[in-house]
Formats: sequence, C-alpha cells, structure tokens
Amino acid sequence: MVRFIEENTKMVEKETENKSSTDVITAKKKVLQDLIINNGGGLVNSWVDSMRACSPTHLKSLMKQSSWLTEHPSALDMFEEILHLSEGKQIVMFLDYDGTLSPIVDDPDQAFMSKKMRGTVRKLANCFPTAIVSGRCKEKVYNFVKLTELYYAGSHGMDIQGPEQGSKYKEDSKSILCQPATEFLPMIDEVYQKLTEKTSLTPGAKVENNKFCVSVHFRRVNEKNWSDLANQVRSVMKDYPKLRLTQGRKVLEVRPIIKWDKGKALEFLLESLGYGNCTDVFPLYIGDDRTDEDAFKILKKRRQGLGILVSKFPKETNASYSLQEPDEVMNFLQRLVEWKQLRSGA
Ligand SMILES: O=P(O)(O)OC[C@H]1O[C@H](O[C@H]2O[C@H](CO)[C@@H](O)[C@H](O)[C@H]2O)[C@H](O)[C@@H](O)[C@@H]1O
Repeated sequence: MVRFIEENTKMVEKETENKSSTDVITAKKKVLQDLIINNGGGLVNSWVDSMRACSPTHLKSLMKQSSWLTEHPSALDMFEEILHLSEGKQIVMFLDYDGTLSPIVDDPDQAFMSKKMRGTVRKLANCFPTAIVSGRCKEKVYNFVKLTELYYAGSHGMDIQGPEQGSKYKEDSKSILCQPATEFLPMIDEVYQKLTEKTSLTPGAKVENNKFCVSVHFRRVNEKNWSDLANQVRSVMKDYPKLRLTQGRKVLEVRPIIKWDKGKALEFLLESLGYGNCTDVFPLYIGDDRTDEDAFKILKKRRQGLGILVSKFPKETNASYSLQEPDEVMNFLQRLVEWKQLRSGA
C-alpha cells in the first residue's frame, strides 16, 4: 500500500508538473484520500469519471456552445485573420491523426483516412513542411497515411522520422531521427503482454501496442465494466513505477515517465527544420485529443503560431481556434493550399 501511494504521488507530480504548488498539494491530497478511503479505487474512479466527463453528452451540458465559440472561433470563419497573423512567416503544419485526419471509429484498426483527405495532405506537404504527430506507433500511422513526403512523430512524439523521399524544405531531412525512449522498449513489450492477458476476459477491451507506449481501449466496453477494466490496468501498472498513464478519447495510454510529449516533438521538429530560434515561423497544430494540449501549450508559451482544436462540443483547451470534424479540417487545409498556390502563381 505504501509503495502504491508513493507511486501514485509521483504520478500526480508528473501530471501537475507545470502547475502551482497549491495545485500539486491539492492533487496529492486527493489521491492520498482516495487511496486511504478506497484502497486505490478512488484513482480508478477518477480515471473513469474523467473519461465519462469527456463524453459528448456530458460536454454538451457543461458549457454553452455559443460562448465557447466566441473564445475558440471556427478556423474556417477566421481564415483571413489566420492568414493575416501568418503574414511574412513560414507556415509549418502539424497534424494529429485519429479524430483529426480520420473520423473516430469503434475499431482502431479501421480508422482509415479518405482518399480525398490523403490528396489534400499531399498537396499541403507540397506547400508547407508538414508533420503527422500521433499517439499511434509511427509504422501504423504511416500505413494509414501512406505519404512519403511527410515528417512522422509516432508514439506521442517518442519516435520521430524525416520524410522518406527527402524534403524540399531541408536537405538532410532523411537523417532526422529521434527516439528518446528506446531503453523502455522491453518494459513496454512486457506491460503490453500483461495488459493483454489481464484484460482478456473483459468483453470489448482492446490493448494496442504503439511501440513506445500502449493503449487500452474502452470504446467497445460496456460502460458498466469501465471501472473493472480500469482496475485491471491499475493492478498491472502498480509494478511499473517508471511508466505513467495519460487519458485520451475512451482510451488509457501507458507511457514512459520521461519528459517527452507532443509539445516536445513539435519543438524538436521546428529545431530540426532550422526554425528553433526563428521569429518568422508560424506553426499551425491541429488536433482533437487531450495529448494535443501539450502542443497547444507550447505554442502559447512560445507566442508562435496557433493551435486548432477539432471538437463538436465545448472543451477546456489551450487551442485558439476550433474545427468541428475531419471534414472541416480538410476544407481548412484545402483553403490553405489554394491560398499558397495563388500566391506562388502555381
Ligand atoms: O494522437 P492520436 O493520433 O489521436 O492517437 C490517440 C489514440 O488514437 C487511436 O484511438 C482513438 O481512435 C480510435 C479510432 O478512431 C478509437 O477507436 C479510439 O477510441 C480513440 O481513442 C489509437 O488507436 C490509440 O492507440 C491512440 O492512442
């Protein structure tokens, strides 16, 4: 029990890293209270509650769509303003995959992007340096996207690679490679096996190996079994203090405790492209998930470019603008391409 409390306190410290000390103390107290009262059950409940709280039904009632849209207007409606903000700067595109380029579906293996979206992303990469930043492993996301001219940052940015066919924006782009969590590979494989075994009797549960991280899917599990599934995850995780959990859309993601996320991946890619200390760069990051918030935060901190959240419902976010669904993302990207082609007289 003592070890479990220590591990979860560490987890809270990680989760609240950039928050004020009062926030950290309050979060620690809450976990400790939950653990004492429920012998760990509180932590599980808070994951499950948080997952429920992110469901569209709950979100709808939480905030008024109209006031949210005032704070995070549609990137399509504000297209001219966005172009104005990027004036004289090099646009660099960062795109999340699931829920951004492909619609959310029940089976993660069937999350295909449309041919039209692929065509649009291809044209986009011809106009601006473009990277896909995903929680999935790089190989899997490449198999969906199938474009050799892109930068790929898989496993939440823990596996970054430059374009296979080289890039017109950077001569030695093929040599761009970053894998800050290689030492965790054996541990991730082991935890993947254990989670698969542990969850095998929960109908609908699916464990996905994303190379440097593992996803436990709740989407096809009956909501009344969510706590059981979260408990199974907790019982495996308690033996791995060097791993932590984050939460996505009906998914718990297991990953190394290293200080690396989609925000760090964005910074790494900007640096690799030669825009590290540059003021005339305009990174545009489009994503739908909690893990994309790390990238939105970095953009805010750098006061550079902007984040666009893909969501039909009001959500707490560090993004400046919004788009409702992948179809709107495609329209936005298409307009960027047309604008760029017009400017360069192509
Ligand atoms: O960073 P992302 O590219 O958004 O990856 C986050 C997770 O995406 C995938 O799961 C999500 O999409 C699935 C297919 O639409 C859906 O079934 C699931 O409920 C969503 O959470 C992917 O399968 C996960 O491994 C990623 O962690």
